[in-house]
Amino acid sequence: MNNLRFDGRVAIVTGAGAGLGRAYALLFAERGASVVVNDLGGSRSGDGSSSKAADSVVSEIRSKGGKAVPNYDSVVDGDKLVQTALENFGRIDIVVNNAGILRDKSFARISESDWNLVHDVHLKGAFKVTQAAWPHFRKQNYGRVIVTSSNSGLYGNFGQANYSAAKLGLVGLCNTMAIEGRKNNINCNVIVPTAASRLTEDILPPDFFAELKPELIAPVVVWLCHENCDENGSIIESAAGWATKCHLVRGSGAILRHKITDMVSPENVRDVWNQLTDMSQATRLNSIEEASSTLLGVLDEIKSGPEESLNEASGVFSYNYRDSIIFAIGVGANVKEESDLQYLYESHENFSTIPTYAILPSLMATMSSSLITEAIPGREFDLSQVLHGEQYLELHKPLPTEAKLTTKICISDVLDKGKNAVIVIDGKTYDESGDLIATSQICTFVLSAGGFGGKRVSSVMVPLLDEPQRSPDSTVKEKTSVNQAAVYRLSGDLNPLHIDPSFALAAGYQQPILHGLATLGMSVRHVLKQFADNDSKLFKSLKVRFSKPVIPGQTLCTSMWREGNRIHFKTTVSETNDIVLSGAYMELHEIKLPAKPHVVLCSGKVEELPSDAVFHGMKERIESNPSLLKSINGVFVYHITKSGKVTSTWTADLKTGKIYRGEPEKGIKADTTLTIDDSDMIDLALGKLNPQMAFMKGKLKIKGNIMLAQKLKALNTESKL
Ligand SMILES: CCCCCCC[C@@H](O)CC(=O)SCCNC(=O)CCNC(=O)[C@H](O)C(C)(C)COP(=O)(O)OP(=O)(O)OC[C@H]1O[C@@H](n2cnc3c(N)ncnc32)[C@H](O)[C@@H]1OP(=O)(O)O
Repeated sequence: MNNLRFDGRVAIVTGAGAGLGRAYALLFAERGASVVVNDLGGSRSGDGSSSKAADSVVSEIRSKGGKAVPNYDSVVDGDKLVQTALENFGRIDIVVNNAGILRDKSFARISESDWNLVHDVHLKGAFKVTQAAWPHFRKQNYGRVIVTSSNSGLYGNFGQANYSAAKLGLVGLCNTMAIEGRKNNINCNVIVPTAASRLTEDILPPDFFAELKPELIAPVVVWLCHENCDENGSIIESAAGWATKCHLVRGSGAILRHKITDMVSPENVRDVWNQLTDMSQATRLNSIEEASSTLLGVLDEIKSGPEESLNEASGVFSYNYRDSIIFAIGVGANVKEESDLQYLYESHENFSTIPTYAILPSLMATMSSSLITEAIPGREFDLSQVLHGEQYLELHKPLPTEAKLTTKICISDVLDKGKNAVIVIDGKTYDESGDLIATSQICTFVLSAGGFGGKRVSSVMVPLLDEPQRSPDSTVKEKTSVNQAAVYRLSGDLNPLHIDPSFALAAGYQQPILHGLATLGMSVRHVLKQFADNDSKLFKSLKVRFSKPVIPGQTLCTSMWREGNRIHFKTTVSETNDIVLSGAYMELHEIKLPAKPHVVLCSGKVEELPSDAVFHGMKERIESNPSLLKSINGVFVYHITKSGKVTSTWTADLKTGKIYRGEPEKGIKADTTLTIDDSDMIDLALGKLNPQMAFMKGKLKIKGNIMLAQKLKALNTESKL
């Protein structure tokens, strides 16, 4: 490994008599540089002066065979430092602005002289020394500059207003020096050290202090000053044998006016404050040009935006793969379900977003606008009165796994339901190429906002539909987690109703309730799983009413009925039997049934499967002709995986009421016998009862082996799904 050398280079290190500066000077000298060891030799508050500090470091360097000279000038006389370098070594290549003092006082007590002195040493000193070296850097087309900032400057620190201001001032100084120096190969960077030094010895706890050796930071500064390092204009933080880059970021912001002819009012700002201060999509801008050009983009957006009337608003909704995954977790997707992995793993071949995520852009635009609160003249209400009442969603294109979407929303109806009110918001969501991605309709139910003399029924609301009057074709139960709302809210809907017990109480609930969209997301997963083989691309549209609240931790039971490509569904809470989603239905582009247990009925002896065994599809046959059951002696249940492998086989004898568990790979052993009653046996035949459940219900007995492997194989190839 080539050692990084500085032979022939000359470095000035200010404040090099102790601490960090000393460590920098020693390391530069060790790597071959000639060093000007500057130190005024004053106290840490900048009083007094002495040549001792600089002299002792110079002798340390010389005793190790290095080249160094002392300099005792104040950094505000920067030209004298540079002069020392030129006189002794004939050139200057590197300036490390490290000198600093403290005059800590609470802001109210900072005197003008404390302020000036701190600024003189840190900010003006860096300016003066670097400016004196600058013409030489330009002439030789080479220079490296370090300025020293501090976390006090980046984040503030009690009692250090003067120091913080100077330290952040150095970042600004470096930003521009980096731009101006670039064409002459002059790189300028900021170091943000946390080191044990006389500036920090009584500020930091002793144990921590002991690990903050300046020698652990010096290599970072030395590398930044090497000719092979092309870092420029960066802020590098380092401490305790660790380093990183820091930068400022900017959120995606919010537009404060609808039309170019509008002015901006304080209320406009208040109404979008959440969106304006949201940093979840923050990005780094690389230059002032980039900052200005995004502003031009904003102006274009305002100019080209449609003339929005008072009941219209819009919002931008950006998300990435992580947001998509967080939403999936919020609606219960879990890695134990193999097919859910496509919602949870960004490298999955079918990585996709759960379709109801497409409601969020409209919902967030609604929540961050004042549309709802201003919808009913003369009625004032707040978020604690607003419930998600109904929802419609239609996807026009599959939802991407990351996108920047623009949504336009408008109030399309306001209904007076007596005591309460319903506000209908229509939304259209577009992608960056302007294609319509989703149409949504949110109906918000506003408690105690009715009685204003408005109409009761809407002609624009997408209708709910009653479920068919028969037992459901499929039912899925899933317990929500007590943290369901706590996780779901991370997708953007931060309504305190779902997390804050006192807010929930004020809204009339004993405890926080689950987001309507979290309940919906779970039921949508159930429908997709049962009727679309969990393929989100098959989702077309849905409509639902949130008819009762769900408490996180309760169990949801989704009942589903298939009518062509439409799946009606209804969700109840198992613990209370409350219907929480009603009138609901989902339209699919096509039905795709997942691989599931095949029910084979046979009329011969169970142990010797007859050639006239009736295959899958028997459920429908039995339903249309119940007398068929009478002529059936046995039920044979097995499961074929997608790859065609036969697993978990079960044989049941309807006459004796016994069910045998078998292992087809080895032949059915029927080593386990289970007694079940007639009604369970029929449910099993109808596919209503899972064999596993049947097994759990009965008594276990041992029975002899039955070898049916060959017959099973034949069955497998004959069976038509
Ligand atoms: C700016 C912000 C945007 C906000 C977006 C949402 C942000 C989210 O964070 C908020 C949420 O997720 S809240 C959680 C999900 N929602 C719920 O839990 C609500 C559950 N529903 C209920 O409690 C009752 O239906 C209830 C209380 C809503 C109504 O029950 P009742 O008062 O008993 O109603 P009822 O007497 O049966 O009917 C009165 C009339 O209202 C209609 N109606 C009933 N439920 C409705 C509902 N959910 N949505 C729309 N309309 C509804 C009835 O049809 C009836 O009308 P009419 O007399 O004309 O037939």
